[in-house]
Amino acid sequence: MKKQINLRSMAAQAVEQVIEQGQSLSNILPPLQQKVSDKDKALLQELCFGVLRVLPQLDWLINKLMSRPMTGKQRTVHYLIMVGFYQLLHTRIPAHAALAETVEGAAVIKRPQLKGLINGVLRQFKRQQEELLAEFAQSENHFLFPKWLLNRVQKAYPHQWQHIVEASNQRPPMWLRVNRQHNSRDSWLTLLEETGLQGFPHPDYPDAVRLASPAPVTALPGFAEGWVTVQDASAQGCIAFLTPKNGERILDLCAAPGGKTTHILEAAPEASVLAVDIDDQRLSRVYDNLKRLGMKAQVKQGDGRFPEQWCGDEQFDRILLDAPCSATGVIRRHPDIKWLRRDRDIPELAQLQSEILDAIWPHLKPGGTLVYATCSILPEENSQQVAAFLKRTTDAQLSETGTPENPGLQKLPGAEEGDGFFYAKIIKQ
Ligand SMILES: C[S@@+](CC[C@H](N)C(=O)[O-])C[C@H]1O[C@@H](n2cnc3c(N)ncnc32)[C@H](O)[C@@H]1O
Repeated sequence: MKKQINLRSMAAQAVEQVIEQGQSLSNILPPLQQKVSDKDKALLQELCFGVLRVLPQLDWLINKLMSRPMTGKQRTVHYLIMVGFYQLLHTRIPAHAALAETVEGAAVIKRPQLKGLINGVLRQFKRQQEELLAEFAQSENHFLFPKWLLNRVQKAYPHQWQHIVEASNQRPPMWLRVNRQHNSRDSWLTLLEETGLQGFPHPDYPDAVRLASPAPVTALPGFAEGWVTVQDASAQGCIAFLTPKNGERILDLCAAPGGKTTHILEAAPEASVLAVDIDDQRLSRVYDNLKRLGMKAQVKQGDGRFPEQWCGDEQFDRILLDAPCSATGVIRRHPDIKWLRRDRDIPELAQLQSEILDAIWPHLKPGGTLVYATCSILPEENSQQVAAFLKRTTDAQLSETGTPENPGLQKLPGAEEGDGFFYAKIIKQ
């Protein structure tokens, strides 16, 4: 018998794995999407991302409308009800279809006895929707952020925190990077327009284009041929500071999946690039990206804290260190980050970043450039990290990006802008 597909129960199980088992949505979702049609892929993604984006609201509603929490083997139904609320509140799916499909989801996960309960809770919500939402708007959860992270963002940005939180809870724009080895950005934009899509150039980053609304990559002119790559505008800023040149030896450390490795090679096709990452599985995506773009780089698995193990005593002209970080600048792209990260991760990550910085510094040639980058918005990983490094490293000099007391350039997420990102450019004397 053919296995029944029900997108609502699939989404509920995926969200359950994120919340209860600490798994990342980017690992869980792709294999699930392989099981459904192209049209359903987008809806499955919308349900999973959406529920995680507004999770505290959905949790709050369940607590209001149910006398006992669902535990043990019934726990998936808790998430299924969330998927139901999400559709009624945040999508244009007609209420009758949302209800019917969600209730049917209970049968698919072998809890048919709970169909009546799900139906009852969702219908009660519909009846009391306005009062409930008004009450939620007054609750302390309405920022849709975990308390520890809200505290950190409020402390770091006393005047901007509300804007940051709002931007982080929005759907992100789709940014592309035009490979100017193939087309100028303007001529690619003309090709894009001919397909009926619209894009806007970034004012500062010469390769970056924002699509008026997200589109499948297959609709983009020359995607398979490597004319264009999906990459956030702020991530593209790294190469503006690294300024790679042909003939140079360049280390891209913490390189997977290779978004910046390929950008380096677009800017300097004759550079000799070594891309290193600790994670073998993620490294396989570096090979995929190089292949699609028809580029060559040396790729190695290695730990940034122990460079002698993978590059001996080699020194590089330029080093890009796109450090492992809290990813708090890209929450709008990865809403699961809000629920996967813990407060205690921040000092642990800061420690790892400083160990990698100290270990890699001797591998930069005198006169060479190191760009330290993160997709974090937290000062502990960014300005404070670099300030401490500059203080203890006598031959390191900050360039272009800030002052030694407040080093780096901090980008915050914005509706029509790039993600939250940090760069510091450091020259070796
Ligand atoms: C922000 S991501 C890199 C994104 C990549 N630069 C790009 O543009 O596509 C950080 C990477 O650091 C890697 N990483 C974490 N700890 C590491 C370590 N100790 N040494 C080397 N890489 C590490 C992770 O596997 C992850 O791929």
